[in-house]
Amino acid sequence: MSSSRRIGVFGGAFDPPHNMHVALVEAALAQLRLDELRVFPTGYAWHKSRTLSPPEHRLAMAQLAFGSLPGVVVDAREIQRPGPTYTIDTLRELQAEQPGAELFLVMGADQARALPTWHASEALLQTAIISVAARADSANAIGTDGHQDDAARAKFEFSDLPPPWNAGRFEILQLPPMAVSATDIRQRVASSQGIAHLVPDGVARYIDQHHLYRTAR
Ligand SMILES: Nc1ncnc2c1ncn2[C@@H]1O[C@H](COP(=O)(O)OP(=O)(O)OP(=O)(O)O)[C@@H](O)[C@H]1O
Ligand SMILES: O=C(O)c1ccc[n+]([C@@H]2O[C@H](COP(=O)([O-])O)[C@@H](O)[C@H]2O)c1
Repeated sequence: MSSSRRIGVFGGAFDPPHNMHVALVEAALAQLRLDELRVFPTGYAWHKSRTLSPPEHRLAMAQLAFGSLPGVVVDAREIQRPGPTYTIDTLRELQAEQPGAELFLVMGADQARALPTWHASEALLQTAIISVAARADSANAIGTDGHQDDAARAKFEFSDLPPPWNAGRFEILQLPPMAVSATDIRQRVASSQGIAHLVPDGVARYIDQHHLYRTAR
């Protein structure tokens, strides 16, 4: 008997990608027993107030961060699609391309809490299993490696979401929370602080070579 293919979907601005993004991808591949995980750098992030760095830089950094992980494909379609980036469009395209596949939408707890605000969010619940990692609060960070103790973990309960979202299909990803954000990394670069412990080596080199984030945004 053949079982359906299990495909992970992980989208983000990746401005820049950081170590927690990589840890999330690795945890999702293993814990959700994925056949493949696709990483989608966002095109136009309608839900963010800041303008993102040019897509070619974010795509290149995503390739450096994730491209060599077995089972991972960096997919440029959200960058190529005109108009606002809606995750439902990507999920529907994948469904059409791989009929019968089981889709797992991977995200941090901040995005899971915001799910009701997403475009066609009720349809999202029908289309994918929402797979969530706790997000640590960077204001409570301890240690230079960005790790926190359990007490500082961001709490996320699916039952906190209003109906009908609390009835969606959810999975929790188990991994140590890390108080790292792309915002912190951009600010650190702008103030000449090191980021080597927060991003993959190739990403740190790319940021340096392309003079990214030298002014705070
Ligand atoms: N430290 C973290 N812990 C858990 N999930 C995270 C963490 N950082 C990012 N994510 C998740 O990764 C996905 C992509 O995030 P994104 O590229 O916006 O990074 P970010 O660090 O949140 O960026 P920014 O600070 O610019 O908003 C989202 O689902 C987000 O919830
Ligand atoms: O589809 C939507 O309406 C929607 C609303 C908010 C966020 N998303 C997606 O969620 C992913 C993570 O968002 P962010 O802001 O943490 O980079 C990214 O792929 C976004 O395109 C999608």
